[in-house]
Amino acid sequence: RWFKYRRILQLVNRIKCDIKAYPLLGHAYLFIGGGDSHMLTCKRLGQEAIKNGGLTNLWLGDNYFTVVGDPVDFELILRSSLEKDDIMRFARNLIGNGTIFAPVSIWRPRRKVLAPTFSPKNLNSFVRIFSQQSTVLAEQLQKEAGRGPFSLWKYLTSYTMDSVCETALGVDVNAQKTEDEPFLKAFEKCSILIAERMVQPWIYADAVYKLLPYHEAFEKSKSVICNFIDKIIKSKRTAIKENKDNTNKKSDDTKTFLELLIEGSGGERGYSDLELQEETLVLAVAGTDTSAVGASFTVSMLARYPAVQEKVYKELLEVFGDSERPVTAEDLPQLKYLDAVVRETLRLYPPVPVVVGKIEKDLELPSGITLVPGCGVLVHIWGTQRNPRYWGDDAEQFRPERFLEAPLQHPAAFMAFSHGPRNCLGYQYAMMSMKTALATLIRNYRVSIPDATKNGSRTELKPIRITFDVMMKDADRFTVQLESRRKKDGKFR
Ligand code: HEM
Repeated sequence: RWFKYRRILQLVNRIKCDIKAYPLLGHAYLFIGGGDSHMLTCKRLGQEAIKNGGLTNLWLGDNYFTVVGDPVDFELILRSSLEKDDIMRFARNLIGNGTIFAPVSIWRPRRKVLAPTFSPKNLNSFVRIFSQQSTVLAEQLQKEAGRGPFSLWKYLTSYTMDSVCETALGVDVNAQKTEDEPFLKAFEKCSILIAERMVQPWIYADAVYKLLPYHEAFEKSKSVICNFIDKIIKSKRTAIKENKDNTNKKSDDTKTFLELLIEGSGGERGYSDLELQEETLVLAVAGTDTSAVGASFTVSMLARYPAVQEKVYKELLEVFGDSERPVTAEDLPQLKYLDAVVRETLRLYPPVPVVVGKIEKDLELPSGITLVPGCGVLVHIWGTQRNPRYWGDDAEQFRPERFLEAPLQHPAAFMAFSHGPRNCLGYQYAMMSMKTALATLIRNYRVSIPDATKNGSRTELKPIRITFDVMMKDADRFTVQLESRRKKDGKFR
């Protein structure tokens, strides 16, 4: 152990970091103060890595991480080091051995079962659900149109929760129409508690954590989530057994992730109820807030850049005319500019700004630095996607056209969905869900930001204040204002 630690210290000495670390605390003091401090520290680490050629150091107590901000390095790292760092055990307290944070020996067979459920055929069949839920979203937003500033966040997080629950479990939890939906609330609570624990090494030990009120709050919320999913799994199993499962079967034979997982893992002799619970929880954890954050930031950007919004609207008119028909799977590939807008937003505001891994055997990077077993790696998605080396001098500018003009400078330069064998399985699902919701929203409403002040012909924009709990979010909860695009006779303006 001492030998291992000595090698880590040798590595630390080879990597530059001008951010002060204190004995026992390391850099953990920088995270005190909640989401805003998490994000400031996250940005600072990204800038420090870029300044130092792509690498810097991070200590959380005596846990060491190499921070990586260059795609050349992390392509290599994400290809060869598949294990998650121990810090992810706090997320495993909720989702057990579910695919996303499981040890490699469990992750490998689970990914094999989960990956085929995201086939193009299944994804295309889900668009009908995204479309129905987007219509509910547009209806719900009617009460905000023309009424001044409001937070978009609760609308989009309820949209993604309804969509994920319906595609994963076959139930409409109706979060969009229910105030304080208990599943959604419990879910949010658990996520925040997990994120807080990760950056506070003084509450890592279970013996300490159990004495704190957070533990009870976590367990309470966890049981709300697990009981809810468990009930659905049991009734689905019974229905399959009795072969009278017509209730959740959609007219066009859409199969839910739960049904696909039962089938794909071997039916009766396949996954246990616990395994099914873990895998469906993964979909909720990985798929709800991520897409809601991505879609909300995209709406914020459309509000801030009216010319981009009008270009998106023009594209929508080309595809839909002024009809009110719902979005279909065939429409989505035609929305190329909207696609570029979403990608450009995810480049500047990746919902998951960092991912964490663990080095298991010596790994020499092109710079000659060798990462050593036992060290954690913090792959800095935020920093990488703003690295001028790969995005040019206008890396900080919002310019969707860059995704239509030229191929990426490096295949991993855009990595909002991570990269390599453990990348996001829901990449296409998320793009389709977000594009369906955004297309529906922009067809119906013109969106603007409340505090834009006109300075001659220029609109002055207040910078977005970012916070980071489990996801990266707008600290002002995506405040925008809407104006209906329809005239009184129902026709579009
Ligand atoms: C904008 C939306 C999304 C973003 C930005 C995103 C991003 C990511 C990232 C960065 C990872 C890697 C996490 C890590 O290694 O710690 C990941 C993994 C994953 N995501 Fe997504 N995700 C999104 C939406 C979704 C959706 C909608 C689903 C499913 C419905 C999903 C399912 C998964 C799964 C299953 C994994 C684990 C893959 C594995 O470990 O093999 N994601 N996602």
